Amino acid sequence: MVTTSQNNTIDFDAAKLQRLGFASTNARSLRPIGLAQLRQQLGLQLQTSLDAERTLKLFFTEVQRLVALDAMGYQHGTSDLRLELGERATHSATYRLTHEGEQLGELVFRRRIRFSDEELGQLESLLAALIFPLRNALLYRAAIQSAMRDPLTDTGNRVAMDQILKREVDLARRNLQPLSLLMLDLDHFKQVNDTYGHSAGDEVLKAVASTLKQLLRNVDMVFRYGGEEFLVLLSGTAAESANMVGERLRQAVEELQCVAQGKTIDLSISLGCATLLPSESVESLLRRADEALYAAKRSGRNRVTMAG
Ligand SMILES: Nc1nc2c(ncn2[C@@H]2O[C@H](COP(=O)(O)OP(=O)(O)OP(=O)(O)O)[C@@H](O)[C@H]2O)c(=O)[nH]1
Repeated sequence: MVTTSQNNTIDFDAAKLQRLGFASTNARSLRPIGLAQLRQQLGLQLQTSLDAERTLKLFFTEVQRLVALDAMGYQHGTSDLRLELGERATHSATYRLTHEGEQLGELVFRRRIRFSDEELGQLESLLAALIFPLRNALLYRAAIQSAMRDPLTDTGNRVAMDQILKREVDLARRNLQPLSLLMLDLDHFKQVNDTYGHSAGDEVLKAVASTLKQLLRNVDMVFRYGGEEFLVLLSGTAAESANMVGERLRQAVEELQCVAQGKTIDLSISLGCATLLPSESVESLLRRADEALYAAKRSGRNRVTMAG
């Protein structure tokens, strides 16, 4: 057996679902149904989305037409996916889902009252209808994730940066929360390449990225958007704290011990820090961070400069 959850999706539209005989979940509510019929329906229905989270939510709702549940949990380490639906309860039945040796996660059904053997048999039978849709959704999620990563430094790439930055700016505006950016660039990196070679340069980039990720709370917010240029997105962070974070990153890179050809490479970064202004566009925010970075370079490098 295998388990999985969440993320990006290609969803069939509502009209297609109607044609397949699935009205909205609310409309159908939890009309009781027999095992064979539910399995058949689940088989069709779960294929309508490549979003693992959505697939699991649908599964949780539909299963309850046959077996009462209070909650369902799911986690899949490889794709960093974790989902808790319903309210936690004392009794549980846990299934590790696998298909031909492939780990598809762990799924837990929870309930206030104990599951009978018959119910467990029914749940197991229904899980069989989940495996393939879940596997497809996990593969899709992995493909999307890898298309958004920079393979050298394992940070977000430019595509991810553009998407996430837009989302975070929208969220910050809606929730009236501060948001800051640190745009940073390695100092005299050309010299590192010229002196030690391109592959030593690559190792330096990896080491710097790893240092940034270690020091930041949310590693998903580090992006490599150019050769030796990174962007750190600090949600919920106002200018003063962002400045402090920038300073910490600067110091950490300065203290990095990268050795090539028996010599420690002198490393430093320059940073530009900008905090979102009311009704400011993403482009303007990026431009101000870039200008601050440029000012940091001009005034001697190895420093954090705040945007005007
Ligand atoms: N090793 C390696 N080098 C890269 C990569 N991408 C860009 N570079 C190098 O990064 C260097 C950037 O050089 P410049 O733009 O002149 O900047 P700099 O030498 O860091 O100087 P300042 O930014 O002004 O401090 C160039 O030598 C590029 O070849 C990469 O993926 N790997």
